[in-house]
Amino acid sequence: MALVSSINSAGFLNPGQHNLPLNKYNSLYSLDNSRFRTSKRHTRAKTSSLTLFRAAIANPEIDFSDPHWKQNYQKDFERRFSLPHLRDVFNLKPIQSTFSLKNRGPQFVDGASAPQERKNGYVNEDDRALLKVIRFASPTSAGAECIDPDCSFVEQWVHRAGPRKHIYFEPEKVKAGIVTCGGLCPGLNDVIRQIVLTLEVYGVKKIVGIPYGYRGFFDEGLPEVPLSRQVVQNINLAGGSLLGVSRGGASVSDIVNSIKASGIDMLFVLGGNGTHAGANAIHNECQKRKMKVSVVCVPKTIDNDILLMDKTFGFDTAVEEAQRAINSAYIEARSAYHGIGVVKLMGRSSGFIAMHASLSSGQIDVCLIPEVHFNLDGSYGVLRHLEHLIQIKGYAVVCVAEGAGQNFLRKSDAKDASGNAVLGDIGVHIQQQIKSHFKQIGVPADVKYIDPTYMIRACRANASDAILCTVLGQNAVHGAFAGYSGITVGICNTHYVYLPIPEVITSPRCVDPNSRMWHRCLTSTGQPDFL
Ligand SMILES: Nc1ncnc2c1ncn2[C@@H]1O[C@H](COP(=O)(O)OP(=O)(O)OP(=O)(O)O)[C@@H](O)[C@H]1O
Ligand SMILES: O=P(O)(O)OC[C@H]1O[C@](O)(CO)[C@@H](O)[C@@H]1O
Ligand SMILES: [Mg+2]
Repeated sequence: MALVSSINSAGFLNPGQHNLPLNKYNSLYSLDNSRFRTSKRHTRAKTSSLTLFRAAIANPEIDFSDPHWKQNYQKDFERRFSLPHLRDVFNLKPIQSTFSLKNRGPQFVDGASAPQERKNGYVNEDDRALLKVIRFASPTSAGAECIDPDCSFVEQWVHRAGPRKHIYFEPEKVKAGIVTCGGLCPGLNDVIRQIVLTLEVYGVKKIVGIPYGYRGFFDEGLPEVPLSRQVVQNINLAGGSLLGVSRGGASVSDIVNSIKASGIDMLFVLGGNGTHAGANAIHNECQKRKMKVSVVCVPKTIDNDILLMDKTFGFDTAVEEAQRAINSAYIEARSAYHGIGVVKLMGRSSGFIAMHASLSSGQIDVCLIPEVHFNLDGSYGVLRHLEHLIQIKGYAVVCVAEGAGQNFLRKSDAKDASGNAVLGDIGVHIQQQIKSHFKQIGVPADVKYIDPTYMIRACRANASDAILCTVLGQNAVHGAFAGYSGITVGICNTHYVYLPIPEVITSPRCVDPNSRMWHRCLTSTGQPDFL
């Protein structure tokens, strides 16, 4: 099976084609004249934010007059978020974990009765974290995500990540593999490093890196890279990936053949939505072939577009670096007569980097993201607004996410090696439009365009991302030893959790135009709605 054949136009897993049931509970409901109606899933909200709210339900058959609908919903949620385990396929006996912290902390003072295991910092298999923490009183409340018309609060629990008391692998027999796929992202090396260090703490001796993404599994000329504490000790000091990355071109069957031939029984996969879809397919194929392999992902997306997570590693660093580009655009614009700076930032489907960089820099007058429709021309368009800004303050700075305004560009069927649509360059387009507009109205304008994409992606992780990478990398190893497979690790409401892969890749996570954060961004830039 060609891996690339099954992604949708947004580059995300098409559940139908992957035998992954479409989420029963994941479409958009809109409130229209006080009546609910279902609409197809939208990732671009173009409707007035006050008349829209997001509901977690796709199943119009849910009968809210049924007094048990909540319990039924919760039961179904629990089923969807239960973690696939090697026990589902194999008859396995757990063993006592070799991961122990007992000699590292101060002794307990609460008496001899303090249970020994408290000192090991284990997480109980039944520990859960709450996925949603706001009780919205009304569907029109900013950012409301409602399940039913009353916007009832329904507890949704997900599995807490961390080391378990019992494990399902004998560390000295384990061969662990690590692979990094997709594009670069700050923090890849930090995650690789933490995975290796944690594996060694458990007692694993055989650890290898798979070079250049999934390609390393089938390209004969790419041997495994032996990894150890010594090899990875300082790799976090540099950006990129020690192992290299790649897009496209593998078959699940070839990959699983290679895993079998190599004797890998724990596979750690670092990548975005495409990589996760691949990892899930690998997990399914291993189960089908009755191979005891634990496949655990660590989400890597600089765009921050993985569902359910507070953020993904690399995002913070990207925002910080993006500010430098914005600052340069600002200085150029501020120093020129009628200067206009345009900065294009990453974000194919989601405008998180553009929104956060605009907010944090405080230097942006216009922020354009894929989720929010805008006009360039016309009385309320971006160009007219820039005219106004030049008039009142003499300069302006625009920040645009790469996936924004694709409707203005000529459509192409071009795809990258992984099957992701190749986007038109909205940054260049906006730059040209500004130039020709000001020429047309006879007002001088000095336009400077900056695209810092690859400068940002190649950076090393900042402090907050380095910590996130550390926690995620360590938890990935704990998850594999706990016997889970087909899972990913993430941070939800500041707590670290394990999630089944399919649940996080059914669509890209997008900026909610009705969220407080987008409203804050609009307040900060002072931009109108351009419609
Ligand atoms: N639906 C899919 N099923 C199986 N494998 C896939 C799928 N989509 C992509 N892949 C494989 O996953 C790898 C990475 O995919 P892709 O290039 O889309 O990057 P990504 O993981 O989405 O990360 P990024 O955020 O950098 O785009 C590629 O080798 C690709 O062939
Ligand atoms: O040039 P590459 O490596 O294909 O990656 C470009 C893409 O990767 C990302 O940086 C991350 O997904 C996107 O924002 C961008 O479109
Ligand atoms: Mg992708």
